[in-house]
Amino acid sequence: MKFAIYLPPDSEGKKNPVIYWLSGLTCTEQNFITKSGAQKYAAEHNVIIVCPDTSPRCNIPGEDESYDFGTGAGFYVDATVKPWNTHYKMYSYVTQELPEVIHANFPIDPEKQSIMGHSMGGHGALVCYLRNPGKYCSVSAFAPICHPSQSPWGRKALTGYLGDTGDAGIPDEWKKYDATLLVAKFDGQLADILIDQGDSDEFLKAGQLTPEKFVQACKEAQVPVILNMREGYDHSYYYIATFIEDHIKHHVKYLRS
Ligand SMILES: N[C@@H](CCC(=O)N[C@@H](CSC=O)C(=O)NCC(=O)O)C(=O)O
Repeated sequence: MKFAIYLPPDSEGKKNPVIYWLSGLTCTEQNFITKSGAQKYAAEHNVIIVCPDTSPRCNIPGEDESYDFGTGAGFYVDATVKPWNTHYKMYSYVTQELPEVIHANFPIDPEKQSIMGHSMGGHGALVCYLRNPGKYCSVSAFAPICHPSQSPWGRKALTGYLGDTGDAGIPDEWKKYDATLLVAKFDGQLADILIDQGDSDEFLKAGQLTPEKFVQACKEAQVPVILNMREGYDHSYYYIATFIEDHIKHHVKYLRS
């Protein structure tokens, strides 16, 4: 697995906080570092940024057949269905294996880590945060897939990696990876969850993202959430580049407190 890491200028002999960035469908570890412009702000605030790839790339037959399943589309779950369950363990990779590699090799303060992401990666960031109270100081997401068990992208991925729904409602295995369902059980620290969403996003209009359902679930669970609707913005990295400074500042507030 490849990952990208940005180290700020003052990393010599000093441990800094880290923010994990989870990218969306079709991405590699390169998209964020080439398109977001985040390095300027990470340098200003002395934070490290780590960007994993979005799936294993291991030549499973059928892995490259579609843009929203298999290669570039690991969906941050631990697959249980063959043949994906041998390698597609992106949830464990992001929450355990990769942080261990980072801590062993880079000047990280392991008590100071946060997580953010985009679209499929926004879903991943919310799930990692909500399932691991205390592990991350804060979370934020751009245009996340908030309720994957009810979204076409999500249903395809959860069916393929975790198995079919059958007739018995949402399977328990799916519920582990649905932020809108997880938030009801969240009993972690009460940092504001930051969500950004462009109102001209084609995938918002297609019902893939449903931030309103996540916000409603947060209200019911009394989990603080900020939803910034951005007039005229779409789903692209131009939009991410416009607002990434806000997200880094949001994380720094909690990482440095
Ligand atoms: N039409 C696109 C579909 C894929 C796409 O839009 N990918 C987004 C993430 S969508 C949700 O996870 C993305 O980040 N793309 C990479 C980029 O650099 O913009 C296609 O055909 O790729």
